[in-house]
Amino acid sequence: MSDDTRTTEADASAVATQSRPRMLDVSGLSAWYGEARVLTDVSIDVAPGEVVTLVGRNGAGKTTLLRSVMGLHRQTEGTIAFDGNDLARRSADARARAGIGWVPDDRGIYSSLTVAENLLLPPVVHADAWSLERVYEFFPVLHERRDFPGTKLSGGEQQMLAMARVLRMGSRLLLLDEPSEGLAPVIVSRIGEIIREIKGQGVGVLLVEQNVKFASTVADRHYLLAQGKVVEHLANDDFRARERELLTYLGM
Ligand SMILES: Nc1ncnc2c1ncn2[C@@H]1O[C@H](COP(=O)(O)OP(=O)(O)OP(=O)(O)O)[C@@H](O)[C@H]1O
Repeated sequence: MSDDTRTTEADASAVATQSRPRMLDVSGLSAWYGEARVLTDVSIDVAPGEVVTLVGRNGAGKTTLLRSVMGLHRQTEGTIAFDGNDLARRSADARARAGIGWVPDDRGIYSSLTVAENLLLPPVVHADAWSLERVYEFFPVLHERRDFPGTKLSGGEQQMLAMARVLRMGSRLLLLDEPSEGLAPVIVSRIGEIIREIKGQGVGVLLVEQNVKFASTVADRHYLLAQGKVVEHLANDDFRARERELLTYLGM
């Protein structure tokens, strides 16, 4: 795909944006590491109960975008609105209290603590917090493993615990960094089911995903990033129709 082709296709396949109710609305976001600009004028949005992916080659800027939304990367310009309030200059803590939840790629589980302790340690930061009972009902395996230390959990169980933890804190938008990474196909498929179920609860999900096949099973829309810019915005049907081309583009 040349840049020109991409621009034309982006226009042709652009997803109508006017009518969507927006929970997250990022507009004109640029980001730097020192002098190096790694995001340029990025605009994306996520609605409640919607799953949106950021897809792109290594180094395209996906993780930096996710970290910028959470406030973990602060050398930015532009607007990061959540529920209509611009949080771009607010701390990560303030963004968590607003309802944004960070699920890192290493899952961030405290290995010496039990599942229940991992769930209970972070403070409830928002009125929409899930009760422990609701978490256990939604993730039965975490109930079964509630007294197990983090070290005894499989990768898939750790991923579930990481998602459950931010839901219990009260997050209404989950930022997931490569949830399928390092997991066996059967577990990836279970994580996909859970993401779809979370979406059914009205939670928004913005996920960084290298696994195009997995992304197409969970997402409503996709933003393709290249060199820090959004070069395509695709509805999932278009994304699926172009899966082979996208895999080639991503070098997979
Ligand atoms: N801490 C840092 N300091 C300087 N440059 C960085 C830092 N982190 C990332 N970068 C650079 O910023 C650019 C975007 O990186 P980022 O990790 O956001 O990309 P990515 O699309 O998530 O790729 P990957 O999947 O490889 O993590 C890359 O050129 C990367 O080298």
